[in-house]
Amino acid sequence: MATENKNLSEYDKNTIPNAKDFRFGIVVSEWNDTITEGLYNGAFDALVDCDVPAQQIIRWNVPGSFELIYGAKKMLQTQNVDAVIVIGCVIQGETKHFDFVCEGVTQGIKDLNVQTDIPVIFCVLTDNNMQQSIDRSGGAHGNKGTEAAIAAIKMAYIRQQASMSHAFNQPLLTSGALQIEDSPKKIENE
Ligand SMILES: Nc1c(NC[C@H](O)[C@H](O)[C@H](O)CO)[nH]c(=O)[nH]c1=O
Ligand SMILES: CC(=O)[C@@H](O)COP(=O)(O)O
Repeated sequence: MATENKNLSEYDKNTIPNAKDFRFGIVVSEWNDTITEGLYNGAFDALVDCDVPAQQIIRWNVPGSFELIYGAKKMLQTQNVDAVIVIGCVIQGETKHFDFVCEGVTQGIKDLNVQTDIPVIFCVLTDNNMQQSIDRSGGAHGNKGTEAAIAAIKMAYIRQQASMSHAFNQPLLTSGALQIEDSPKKIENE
């Protein structure tokens, strides 16, 4: 299993693009809120650690993970953000509802990434039990919120670089490892 006996949440700030001018939205599900609060704290702390001012981080709450789709859509439509992180925790119950919620959220967030220009980062735990969720929200296997924050910074940077390449008709970022150049000036939003 990918995470078993590993903490995947450690990161090297030297490999993270300059994020001080980026703005981030975070939509948080209230279901299993002890877990989602831990994920949010991991994400918020990582963004601030990467020099994102706290006032450039916008938080909205939604009732459950299924509502993350609509919440992220409205965040994208109304807020000036460079990336959105959606945070949820879905835990298997007695019925197949788990399957439908997980699949629905996954497809909905995928659709937002296809249909809009702002990256939406998927930080939704889909666990068999509470212990697995505890382990992944600041426990034995790290914090998926931290990982999501780093992904959000990297995707916001790729979007920024792509918009500059588009503007100046230059080749996009080469494939492979993200190349951290000099801190680029943030393109003022159109
Ligand atoms: N069982 C969990 C849910 N279920 C609620 C749905 O997400 C949704 O709010 C409801 O179906 C109304 O649309 N949500 C979670 O985030 N986690 C769960 O374990
Ligand atoms: C993912 C869910 O909606 C689930 O936790 C609800 O539990 P149950 O399947 O027992 O109704």
